[in-house]
Formats: sequence, C-alpha cells, structure tokens
Amino acid sequence: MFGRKGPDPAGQATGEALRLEGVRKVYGTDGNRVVALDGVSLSLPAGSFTAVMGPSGSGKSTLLQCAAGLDSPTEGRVLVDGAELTGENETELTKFRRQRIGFVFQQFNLLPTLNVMQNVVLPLKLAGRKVDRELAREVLGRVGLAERLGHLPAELSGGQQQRVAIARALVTRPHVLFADEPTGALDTRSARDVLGLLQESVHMSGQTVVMVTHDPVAASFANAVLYLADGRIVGHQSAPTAEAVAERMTHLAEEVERQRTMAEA
Ligand SMILES: Nc1ncnc2c1ncn2[C@@H]1O[C@H](COP(=O)(O)OP(=O)(O)OP(=O)(O)O)[C@@H](O)[C@H]1O
Repeated sequence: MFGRKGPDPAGQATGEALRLEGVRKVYGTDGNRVVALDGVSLSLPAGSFTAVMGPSGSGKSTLLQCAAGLDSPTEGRVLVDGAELTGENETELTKFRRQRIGFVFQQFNLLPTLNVMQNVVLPLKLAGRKVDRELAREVLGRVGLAERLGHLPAELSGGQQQRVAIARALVTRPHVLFADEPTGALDTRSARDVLGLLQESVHMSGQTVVMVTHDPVAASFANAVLYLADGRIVGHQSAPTAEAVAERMTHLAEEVERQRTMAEA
C-alpha cells in the first residue's frame, strides 16, 4: 500500500513519530499579543491517527503549523521521528519538511496548471528525489484516480482534488501526514471517502496522521482525539465515536473551568 514500509512483523511502525515539548506560540507584540499555544507537550506513536479538536481560536491550526515546520514556535521543541525541527534556518526547515512531512489543506492547494500526475510527482522533484511515476501511479490508483492522470485540477470534483492532494502528500512516504480540516470543503460522501483513505493509510501502511477537524464524525475515524482550549491540551479520548466526541465538545468549556478551579485550589 502506497509503497511504504508498513508495520513489519517486528513492529516497524512503533516508536514516537511526533513529540512536542513545551511549545508556545505568541503572535504580535506588546499591545496586541496573542498566546496561540501556551505550553503544549505531546507524544504521538508511529502508526497513530490523531484528531485535534477544540473551539474556534483554541490554537488547532497553529499547533499543526508549528508541528509541521510551517511556522516556528516562540518557545519549545518539536521532534519528528526523533529529529529536531526547531532551531533550523528556513532552508534547513524546507528540506526537513520535504523529507519527513506531508500536509493536506482544506482548500487542496493543487497547482492549477499541472495535471494530476504532475501535481503528485512535484514533491519528489522538489526534494531532489527520483521521480518515480510507477509509485505515483500506484498511489493514485489507491485513491481511485488511476484514470485521471492527465486531468487538470479544475476538471475534477472537490473530493477528487482532495484525493490528489492526499496522494501528493503520501508519495514522499512522510513520517507524519498533517491534515488541516481536510474535509471542510467537501460534501458528506466525499468527506467519508477522504477520511477512509487517511484511515487506510494508517492501518495498511503504518502512516502517522494528525488531523484538525471541527466535525465529530471526522474525528471518529481517528484512534484518538486531543482537545485544545486556549492554546492548551485539556483532554484526550481514545477510540472516539462521533457521539462521544460531540458530547465532549458540548461540555468542553465546563471541563476547562473545572480543571482551572482544581488547579487554583
Ligand atoms: N498570524 C497570526 N497573527 C496573529 N494572531 C494569530 C495568527 N494566526 C492565529 N492567530 C491567533 O491565534 C489564536 C489561535 O488561532 P488558530 O488559527 O490556531 O485557531 P484554530 O483553533 O485553528 O481556530 P479555527 O477553528 O477558527 O480555525 C487565535 O486567537 C488567532 O486569532
């Protein structure tokens, strides 16, 4: 599957894929300071599928951007597959991202003038790696687009475009695939297809996926949910069902208040 080494008999997809230690992100300066992340620490095992949920403005996208090296934390450390991502200059960061990280955005972000195949092999080209069209074809087959290799993004539906974006993110066999609201622009059916693909990449290929979502149904495709509020992790849930996630989200504000009161006491 996806040509990536999966969890081998010796348990290859074990160990830590992502680690954050005391990550803070402060935007702006004195007058308009916003603390988007307020000391986030976490450890995600390889081969896990984690959803990140929380109210609007709680820091979900910032967390993903910092963890993926698209933005730099103000303080703290980010390690991907044991290698430190923080403290690098922009060139080193870009190289690091290209080698180890895949990213899927809500709005697909495909290049409009490149066809499906060209979009998918682009990350290999940019990373100076062999442009393995066989691998690209295999990955595109996996996402159900083997017949659309020569099509431009504008000739595809939103769901198909997002599947191309997933193929593009997986073709480099990243250590971690980050997805920020990957189903936010899709109808229910396409959303389920895309979530099923992410889930399959975890189960079949040992891929590690971290996904921000507002949708309890989307979160239920993950193995675990992390809850963020005011830039802090305030909860964790294993084997989430859509109902349990919706229920937890409804009571998140009360839970945070209770935690605050206990901490003050
Ligand atoms: N570039 C920026 N400059 C200043 N403040 C920012 C910037 N990006 C984010 N913020 C602020 O940081 C906080 C966290 O934003 P973030 O986008 O991470 O939240 P979110 O949980 O992803 O929200 P949503 O669910 O609405 O997308 C918010 O208060 C936001 O206004």
